[in-house]
Amino acid sequence: MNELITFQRVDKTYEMTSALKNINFTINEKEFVVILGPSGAGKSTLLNLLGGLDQPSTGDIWVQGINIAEFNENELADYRAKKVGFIFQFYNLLPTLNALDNVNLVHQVNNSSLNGENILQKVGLAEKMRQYPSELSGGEQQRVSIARAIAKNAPILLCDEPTGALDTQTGKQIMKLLKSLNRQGKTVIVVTHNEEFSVLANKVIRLKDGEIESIESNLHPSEAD
Ligand SMILES: Nc1ncnc2c1ncn2[C@@H]1O[C@H](COP(=O)(O)OP(=O)(O)OP(=O)(O)O)[C@@H](O)[C@H]1O
Repeated sequence: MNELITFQRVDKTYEMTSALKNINFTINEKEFVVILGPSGAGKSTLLNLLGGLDQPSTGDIWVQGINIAEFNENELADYRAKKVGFIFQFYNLLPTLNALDNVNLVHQVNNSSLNGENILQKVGLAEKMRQYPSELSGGEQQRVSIARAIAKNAPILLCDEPTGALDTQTGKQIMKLLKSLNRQGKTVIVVTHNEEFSVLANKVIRLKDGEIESIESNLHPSEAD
C-alpha cells in the first residue's frame, strides 16, 4: 500500500483554544477513512488542514511526499484546485446556477476537469441537469456537489458530514455513492458524528478533545447497502 497522507506531530491552536494536539496518522492511497468524534473534537479543523484551507500551528502534513504545511498561499490554492474535492453538509451550491453549471464551475479552477454531463449521468441526475438547487431534493443537491467534486478529477475526496442534512435512507444512498467512487480509485475521507458509518471504512480515526483516541484498521469493510 502506498502512503498518500501523513500527519506528523500536528498541532493547531486558535488563540486560546488548542483544537488539535500532537496528531499523527497515515492514510494510504485508495483507502476509505472515517473520522469520528464528538462535537468540538477537532474533526473539521483536521479536514481543513487536509484540504489546504488552513495551516497547522506546528507539525508536518505530507501529501504525495510533499509537505503542504510549508506551502504559501499560491501553492495552497493550487493544491486545493488539483488534489482535493470537497463535499460539505450543506452542499455549497450556487443557487443562481443549474446543476450542470454548478458542476462545470470546476473548469475555472482545474483544467484537467471532467465532463459535467457525463458525471451527472453517473450520479443518477441525467434528467435533472438543468434544474436549479431549489428545485432539487437534499439528496439530489448532495449528488450535484459530489458530481462537482468528481469533475475536479482530484485523487482525494474530503467529506464533512456529507449526510448530516439528509434523512437516514438518503444518507445511506450518498454513502453508497461515496463507496463506489472509492472502488473506482478515489481516496475518500469522511468526517461524521455517525458511528454507523464506521463499518464502511478501511480505517477509523477517533478524535477526542483534539487528540487521537484510537486508529483502527478494518480488513473487511462492509459495502453500503
Ligand atoms: N476559527 C476558529 N477560531 C477559534 N476556535 C476555533 C475555530 N475553529 C474551531 N475552533 C475551536 O476548535 C475546537 C475544534 O473545533 P472543530 O470545529 O474542529 O470540531 P468538530 O469536531 O468539527 O466539531 P463539530 O462536530 O461540532 O463540527 C473547538 O473548541 C472550536 O471551538
